[in-house]
Amino acid sequence: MGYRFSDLTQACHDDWRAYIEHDFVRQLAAGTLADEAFRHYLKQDYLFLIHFGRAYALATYKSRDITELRHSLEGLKTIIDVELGLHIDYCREWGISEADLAGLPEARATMAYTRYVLDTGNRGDLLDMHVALAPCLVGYGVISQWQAEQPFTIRGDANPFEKWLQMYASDAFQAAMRDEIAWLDARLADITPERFEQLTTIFRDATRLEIDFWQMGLDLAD
Ligand SMILES: Cc1ncc(C[n+]2csc(CCO)c2C)c(N)n1
Repeated sequence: MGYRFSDLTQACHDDWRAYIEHDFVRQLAAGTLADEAFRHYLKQDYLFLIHFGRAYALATYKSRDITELRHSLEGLKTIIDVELGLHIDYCREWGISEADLAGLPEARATMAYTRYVLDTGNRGDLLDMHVALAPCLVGYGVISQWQAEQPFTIRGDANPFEKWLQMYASDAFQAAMRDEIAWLDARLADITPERFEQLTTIFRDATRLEIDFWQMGLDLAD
């Protein structure tokens, strides 16, 4: 008893490191990622964000009190009203039009990951759902911190992916990540070892699906 978020990453240590330190992440930081790989990732990430919005809608539905309801609704509104718009603008900077995005075929890695999260939420409760979303919400913040420590990382105009790096290094994003860890820590504090095992499986599955998402970008996989 008395678990916390870091127990989840420790329980899946190898998968977690493979996600955080993936070649895609390294090449973004070094500025060496192929433009086509980044464009493929951006396009699929648009579809990912749409399903991510649905996941927040499901979390809203699964909320048990007004505090949870407000929290989930806030996330839903941010993703739909703010983040999707920012993503569309960013895609345009990379030569991807809204029409391109509208007609996009969904890659299998996108389908697998997003539907896994939604199924986990449908089957389980709000904690299952947050654990399924943690590799996304917390992982990108940890990735940003890891990139900042690597000698090969290039920041500023010399890196074509500077804007992407900036987004996840920002104080606002890092603070949102800390809030999510605090939310999880509070709820993991009083679960049983059996429940922790269940949640570890969900966290590991979602982490492996994030690895596949990076790999899909590198391989231009459909
Ligand atoms: C495959 C994939 N995984 C995680 C993220 C990061 N992300 C997406 S929505 C969101 C929360 C609101 O900022 C975060 C951190 C991504 N973009 N694509």
